[in-house]
Amino acid sequence: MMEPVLEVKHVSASYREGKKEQQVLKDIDFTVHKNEILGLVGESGCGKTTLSKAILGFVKVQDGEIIHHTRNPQMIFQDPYSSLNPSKRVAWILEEPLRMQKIPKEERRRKVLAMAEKTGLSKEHLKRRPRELSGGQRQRVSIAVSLLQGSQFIIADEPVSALDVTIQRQIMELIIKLQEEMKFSVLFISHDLNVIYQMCDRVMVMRDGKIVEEGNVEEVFASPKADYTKELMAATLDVEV
Ligand SMILES: Nc1ncnc2c1ncn2[C@@H]1O[C@H](COP(=O)(O)OP(=O)(O)OP(=O)(O)O)[C@@H](O)[C@H]1O
Repeated sequence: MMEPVLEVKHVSASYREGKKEQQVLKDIDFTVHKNEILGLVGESGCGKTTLSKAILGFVKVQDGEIIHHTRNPQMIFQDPYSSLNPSKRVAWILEEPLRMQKIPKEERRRKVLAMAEKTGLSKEHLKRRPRELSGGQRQRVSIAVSLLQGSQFIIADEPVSALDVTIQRQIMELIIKLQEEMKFSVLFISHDLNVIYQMCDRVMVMRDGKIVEEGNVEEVFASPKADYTKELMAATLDVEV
């Protein structure tokens, strides 16, 4: 039996601007299981970020239900800069979730050093402030913060989109390595089918607020069923040629 970490049941949500209402999520229904990376792919504006905000309770669900089976799910953003305290050094930022958990100082230090090592941050990086790091290093910090929160479920919203190709590869490999070691679950959001293919076990394809296709990554890529998935794949191939 596959254990669920998150159940999204027939969820709809809208934005209202004055009298105008735009339905952005339409009957979204899926489960994230323990120890999997589930991809969510779709073009800009299809509702991916709105879905992640709804999951974390920042956007109100109109219909349906969202059930969390883990405590404190975390989110990793495209630009981690906004989520990291700019005035603090990395060591302080990494210790903060442990301080909140009332973990004593010595143990905090030990855990931070161990997590820094796991995520590829040096002692030198720990002394810096976020602005003194590269984009890839900042992304390592935000991954480390999420894991120090003890989170078993992470939403990664375009975590590698702002990085250049080499760094993108390194961060993807880091997430895969940590996931294999620590067995947490990830909802991995991207507009890039290549990234989804390399990262994910299963994939959902989203268009205009609806999931139009869902399945094992290998199967969906080998024989896409929805016309829209075929279009997305053709567009990706065009770019590659
Ligand atoms: N706060 C808001 N108020 C009103 N409309 C919004 C708001 N946020 C997003 N929208 C609209 O909702 C739709 C979905 O946006 P969303 O950001 O979820 O898409 P996305 O798939 O994450 O796109 P991207 O990949 O560009 O981030 C878009 O049409 C957008 O204009």
